[in-house]
Amino acid sequence: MNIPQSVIWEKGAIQLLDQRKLPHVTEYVTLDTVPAVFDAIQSLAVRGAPAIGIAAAFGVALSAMSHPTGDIDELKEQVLIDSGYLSQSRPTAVNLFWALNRMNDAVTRAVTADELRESVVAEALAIQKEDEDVCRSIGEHALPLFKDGDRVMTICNAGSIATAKYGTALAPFFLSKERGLQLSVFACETRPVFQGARLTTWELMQAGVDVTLITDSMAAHTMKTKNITAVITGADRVAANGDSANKIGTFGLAVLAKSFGIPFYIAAPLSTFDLDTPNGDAIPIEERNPAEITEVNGMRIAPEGIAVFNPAFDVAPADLITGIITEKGIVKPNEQAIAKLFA
Ligand SMILES: CSC[C@H]1O[C@H](OP(=O)(O)O)[C@H](O)[C@@H]1O
Repeated sequence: MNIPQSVIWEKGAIQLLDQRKLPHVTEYVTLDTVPAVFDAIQSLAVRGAPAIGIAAAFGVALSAMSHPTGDIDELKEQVLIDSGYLSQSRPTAVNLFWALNRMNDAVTRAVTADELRESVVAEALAIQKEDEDVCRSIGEHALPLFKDGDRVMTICNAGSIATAKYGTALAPFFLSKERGLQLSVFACETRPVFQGARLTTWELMQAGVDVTLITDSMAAHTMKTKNITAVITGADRVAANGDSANKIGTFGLAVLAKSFGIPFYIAAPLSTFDLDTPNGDAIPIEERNPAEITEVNGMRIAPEGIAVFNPAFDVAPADLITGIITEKGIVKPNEQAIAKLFA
């Protein structure tokens, strides 16, 4: 089974699958500078909370290799400045800050310049390998939620290319093929940049998973007429009380799932939880370029001068979430249960 990876560390540089060009062009580009990593994250060449964190982590490794000084204090200062720059690339996915904090700790612990350069590469590779193991574990915990013939809706792309490998929300579907379980996925196209239409369909079709594409506006009618048995999505930040930020449109699916009496699951690694964010109202919601809405493939579809509101995320409140699937198991979306994950 072909399960693609979007971020590969090779010969001291990042080989990045440019997700903006999928599904028609499968192109890996080489990133070997911090600004190139920043631009790749901000432009969604690399996207998906864990993948953003992994790319930024390798960005810190590139920083350490780009400053030739042998003075450890000077090198630490320069690399931490670059890390701070990378932290400004996107505001919502907490994995970016979680990964950079881990990298900053590795920088701070280093005693010599050579040790710093070695340790940041090792730490970034460790973050990537851990995420791959975590995502497979999320898939293992998610799979028993589904039975043969189930029809599951998802939005955006929380697949292998949004993580180190396997994905979060899509992980059970990849594993279902290995286990002979027949699941059908209904993928919302995910306006405005079509992560569902371009990426989720591409990943699942390559893996031989049954997938049907719908527009976001078809979600309610599809739940009503296609016997959807569950909804599963990824997350970009889970607040301490279980409120979960994810791609715009997720909140609406949670409301619809409640209305239709079907379970709504969030799949997220512990690296996506942020105990310092008390609830969903405190999660920063990225607003992106209006052109993402007024243009499709560079062709303008809305009148010049139209006002645009383009929030990239919304928040599913904890009371609409059936369970949050993590590498440690499925947790109820409440403060006590979440706190136990980190105890
Ligand atoms: C496995 S995290 C995937 C998560 O990230 C996506 O956002 P974006 O495409 O803007 O990076 C989306 O919210 C997915 O659910």
